[in-house]
Amino acid sequence: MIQLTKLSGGYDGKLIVRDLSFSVQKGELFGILGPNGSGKTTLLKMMSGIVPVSSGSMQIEGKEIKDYKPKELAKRLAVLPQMTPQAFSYTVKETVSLGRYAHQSGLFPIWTEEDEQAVNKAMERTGTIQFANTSLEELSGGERQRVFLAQALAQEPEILLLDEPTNHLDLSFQKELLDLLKKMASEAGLTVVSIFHDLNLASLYCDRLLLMEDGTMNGLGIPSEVLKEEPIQQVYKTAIHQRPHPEVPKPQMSILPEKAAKEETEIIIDGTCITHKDEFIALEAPVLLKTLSAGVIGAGWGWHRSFVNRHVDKNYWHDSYKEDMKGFLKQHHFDINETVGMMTAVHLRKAAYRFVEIEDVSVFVVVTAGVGNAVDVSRAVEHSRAFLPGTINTWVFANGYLSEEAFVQSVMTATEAKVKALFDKKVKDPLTHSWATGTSTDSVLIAATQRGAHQAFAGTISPLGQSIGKAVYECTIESLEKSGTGERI
Ligand SMILES: Nc1ncnc2c1ncn2[C@@H]1O[C@H](COP(=O)(O)OP(=O)(O)OP(=O)(O)O)[C@@H](O)[C@H]1O
Repeated sequence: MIQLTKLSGGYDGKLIVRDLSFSVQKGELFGILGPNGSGKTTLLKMMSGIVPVSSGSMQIEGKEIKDYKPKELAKRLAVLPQMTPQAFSYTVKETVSLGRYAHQSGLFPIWTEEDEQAVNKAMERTGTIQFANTSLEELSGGERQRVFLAQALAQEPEILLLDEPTNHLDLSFQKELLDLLKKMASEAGLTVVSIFHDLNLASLYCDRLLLMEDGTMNGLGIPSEVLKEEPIQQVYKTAIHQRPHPEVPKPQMSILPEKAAKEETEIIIDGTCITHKDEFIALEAPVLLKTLSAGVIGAGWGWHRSFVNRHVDKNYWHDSYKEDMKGFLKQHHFDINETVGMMTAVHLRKAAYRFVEIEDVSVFVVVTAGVGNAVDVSRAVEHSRAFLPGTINTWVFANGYLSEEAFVQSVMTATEAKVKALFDKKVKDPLTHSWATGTSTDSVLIAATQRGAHQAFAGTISPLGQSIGKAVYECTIESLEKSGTGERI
C-alpha cells in the first residue's frame, strides 16, 4: 500500500531523513519510534506531502505521492491536524466538517446526506458528539485531540497519519483511541501510521515498529524484534529494562531511576526480623523485597515488606479464602499491598529457622512442615483431590542481588532440599506407601533484598544454591522432628 524506497528529505537542502526504505500494508497499525530530533515528524510530513522528497521514492498504491492531485491524495490519506489557535473559534461540528472538503466539488459545494453521516459517525466514534455545538476553546486538551481525530476520520481516508495521538489524553481515552484505531485497522482495513513516544503503548497496539535514530532506520519489525533492551538503551541513551507484559505477549520497557545512596546500603534479613505468635509467624523486612511466591496473598512476582504464615484450624474451609486472609491481615495491621500471606494447619511452634552464609551471600530460611498429607509426586494421580491438612511452607530470604534465573533456580533448589529432607526422615505417602516428595498443598517464597553481591545463579554450583540447600534441608528436618513425622499435621 505504502512503499518508501531510499527516501531522503529535509529542510532548506539539509537532509534530515536519510535513505529510508520500508513498506506499510493495508490494515496495518505501524508505529514510528525514536528519540527527540530523530526525524519522526519530518518523515511523517514527507509521507503526507508537506515536506518534499529530495531523493528516493514514496508511493501509495504504486503511484508516486507527488503525482497525486491534492484532493485525490486527501481522499486516500488523512493527517491528524496539529492544534492551531485559530481553530479554536470553531464549534466541534464545524471543525469535524472541515474533514469533508476532499469529498466536495465545485465553487459552491453542496453539503450532502453522506457528508452529514460521515461527520456524525466520526463524532460518535471519538466520543465528541455531545460537544457538537460547543466551541473548541471551551474543551480540554484531550477533548480537542479527539475532535481533531474525528476531523481526520470524517475524511474517510484509507491511510491515517498521526503524530503522537495520545498526547493530552488520560489513560482511559488513550486506551479508547488506540482500541478504536486498532479496530478500524483490522475491521475496516484502515492503514494507520503513527508516531509514539510511549514505547509501551506502541508495543501493545502496533503490528510493526520502525525505530529511527538520527534520520535513519535503526530497527524495523514486530514489537518483540524492535523493543530489545540493548538497541533501545543505545538509541535513547538511558538505562531501560525490558519485561513481558503480565497479560499479553508483548514487551514492555521500564526506565530505571538512578538509585539513591541509601538504596545501595546492604540490608541483612535474619532472625531479628521475625515475630512469632500462636496465630502467625511474621517476618518484617526494613525495605521492600523482590519476591516470587505462591502465597495466598501476594502471589507471583512482586515487592513485599511483610511475610505472614498464618495458622488455621485443620478443618479450616472458606469459600473466599483470599478475602478471609485479607481480613486477617488487616486485623493484624499488615498492609495487604506489601504482604505475602500463606496459611498452614501446622502448629507454628514447629517452625524452624536457619541463617546460612557462604562466601558473598547469606540466606535466612523459615520452614513449617506438616506431612500428614504427604504425597509421592510420581503417584499423586492416585490420590483424591480433597484438601487435607498438612503443608510444607518454605520461605527463603536471600541477602543479595538475584537475577531472574537465580529466583527460579532458588525455587528448584529449595524443592530439592525439601525432598531430600523428606527422604532422609523416611516420610512415606500413606496411600501408596512409597517415598513422599512433599504434600499436596506446599507453598514457597523466594524474597531478595536486591542489594549487595550479584547472584546470577542459585543451582547447587553457586554459593546461593549451596546456602539454600543447606538451610532448607536443615529447617525441614528440624520442623519434621518437632512435628514427629508420623503426626497427622
Ligand atoms: N521546519 C524545520 N526547519 C528546519 N529544521 C527543522 C524543521 N523541523 C524540524 N527540523 C529539524 O529536523 C530534525 C528532526 O526533527 P523532527 O521534528 O523530525 O524530529 P522528531 O523525531 O519528530 O522529534 P520530536 O520527538 O522532538 O518531536 C531536528 O534537528 C529539527 O531541528
